[in-house]
Amino acid sequence: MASLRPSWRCGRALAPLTASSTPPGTRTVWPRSSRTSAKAAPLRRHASSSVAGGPLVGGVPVAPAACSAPADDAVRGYDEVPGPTPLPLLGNSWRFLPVVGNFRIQEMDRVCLGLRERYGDIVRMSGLLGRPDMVFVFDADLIEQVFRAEDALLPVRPSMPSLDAFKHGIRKDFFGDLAGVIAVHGPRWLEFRTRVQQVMLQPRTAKLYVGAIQDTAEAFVRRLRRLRDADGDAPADFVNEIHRWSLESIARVALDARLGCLDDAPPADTQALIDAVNTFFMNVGVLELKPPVWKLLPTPTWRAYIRALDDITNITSGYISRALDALRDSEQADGEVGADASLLQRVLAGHDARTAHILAIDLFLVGIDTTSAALASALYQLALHPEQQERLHGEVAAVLGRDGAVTAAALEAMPYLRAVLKEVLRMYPVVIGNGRTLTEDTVIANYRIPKGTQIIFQHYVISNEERYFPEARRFRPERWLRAELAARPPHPFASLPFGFGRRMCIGRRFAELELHTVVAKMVQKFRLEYRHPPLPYRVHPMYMPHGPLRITFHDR
Ligand code: HEM
Repeated sequence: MASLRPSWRCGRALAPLTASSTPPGTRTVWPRSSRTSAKAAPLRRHASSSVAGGPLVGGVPVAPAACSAPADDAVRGYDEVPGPTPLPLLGNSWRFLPVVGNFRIQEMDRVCLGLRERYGDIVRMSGLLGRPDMVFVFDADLIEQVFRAEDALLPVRPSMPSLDAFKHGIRKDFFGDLAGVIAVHGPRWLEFRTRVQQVMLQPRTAKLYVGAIQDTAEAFVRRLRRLRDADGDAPADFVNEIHRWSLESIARVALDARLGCLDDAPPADTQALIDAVNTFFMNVGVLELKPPVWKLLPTPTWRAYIRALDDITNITSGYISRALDALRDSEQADGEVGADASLLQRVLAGHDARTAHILAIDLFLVGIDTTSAALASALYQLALHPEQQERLHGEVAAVLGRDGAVTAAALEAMPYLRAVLKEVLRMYPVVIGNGRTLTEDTVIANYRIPKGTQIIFQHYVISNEERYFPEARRFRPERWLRAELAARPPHPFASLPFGFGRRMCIGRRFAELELHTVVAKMVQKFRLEYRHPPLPYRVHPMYMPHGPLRITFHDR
């Protein structure tokens, strides 16, 4: 007899899972969390390719139905997933065209809110010329199921075909088989990630950089003092300055180098690197988000993008060689590195210069604009919310004093600082939607979704919904403090700014260290105010305030 279990979040029925609907050879895997295991249906793997009376599919993870699933047993076909209807020949791509289309890539936040409103928790976006179909998921239970199902697989994140073409086509002579973690999948991704992840994710590795990151934050404060106008307003291109801070910070981590990005006259190769990184970011959004014309002919955008990637590769190579020479000269050249060895030294000692170089390139490509967007957003939100800013200043002043430096112990003593960043990334996750490409046919929300489809987890929409966060549109860092968390723990999959699972952000500890340190320094030294018309948020492709970020910085 089938038993319908209520979903713990929305109270609607989950797909029934009973002995009678379980085919021979089915393995049942319970989600790890005890909260989930008590409430949600198990994930199932099937030896056969077709199953009567229950979720099917050959050797695939089956994510059980959640809120939007029909309350009956039947698995529905892919065509039945609700979503905008594609036109013959033009598919749904026309919706993204200027004038006739109503979907603006920069406004994907609003587009996704509209799709969720109209179609529900799962939405199919098919007929995208030159791209695979996408299925948008707007439910935290479902996201949890899909993420947990990938435990036994090698997760494929749909990302950056243009970078894929650079690494595996144009410069395959340099990247070879082990091309890093970005735009790399399967066993090669796993091998590279295994090489670097332990050292990247160890808390003690990040702690080694507190001094360097604090120096960089102070240099940023000094530069801002020089750049702001007589009223204290930051320059209109303040976001570029934030990029420089971010590049300087990541170079300390990835290259053990002080580039001088925040100096008034940076050295020539630093300026070349700044230019290359800017060119990369200016063009990557166009290549990734607009119809991929570059696959047919080398457009000017494509050529500029490749030149920028070549420059980044060549300039960083010089730093890696210098670091390798320094390591060889040091007493640690026998491969044994001391407890205070840097990330780069550990990777160089444990592997080879190529691994270290490719890792550094990956960290540059994804560690700069993400962190910049998060800082732009955090400073803007603090400027808009004086009450929360004052509370944060109180905490910072109590722990650091007027001029004290940020230390690892100080960071641990500032829970409100961490809460502010969490709240910023909840309301404005810089990656508004992250995803996975299905490597097998999979049943999600009782729909059979074919292999190759991109499942996009709609983090921005979900983390701004009342069902997951009461008063969701209010900026309330308090919700992340221990007392509130204990009284009302949020759904663990409702705010995932750094992703989840085996492919989650490998730079998270560094990103948090950089952001906590620089925000603490800013609030220690300045009172932030925003006196101009409000800025909308846009997808650039990071989600961040759009327009001149003219925050006023008053000395404290
Ligand atoms: C606020 C800042 C940042 C945010 C919000 C962020 C967010 C993310 C997200 C959502 C992913 C995908 C995770 C998944 O698929 O489950 C990711 C992957 C990644 N991030 Fe970050 N990130 C940030 C900063 C950084 C920094 C500073 C670095 C480098 C030091 C970095 C390095 C990476 C790498 C290498 C990956 C790919 C991991 C893999 O595919 O194995 N990120 N990040």
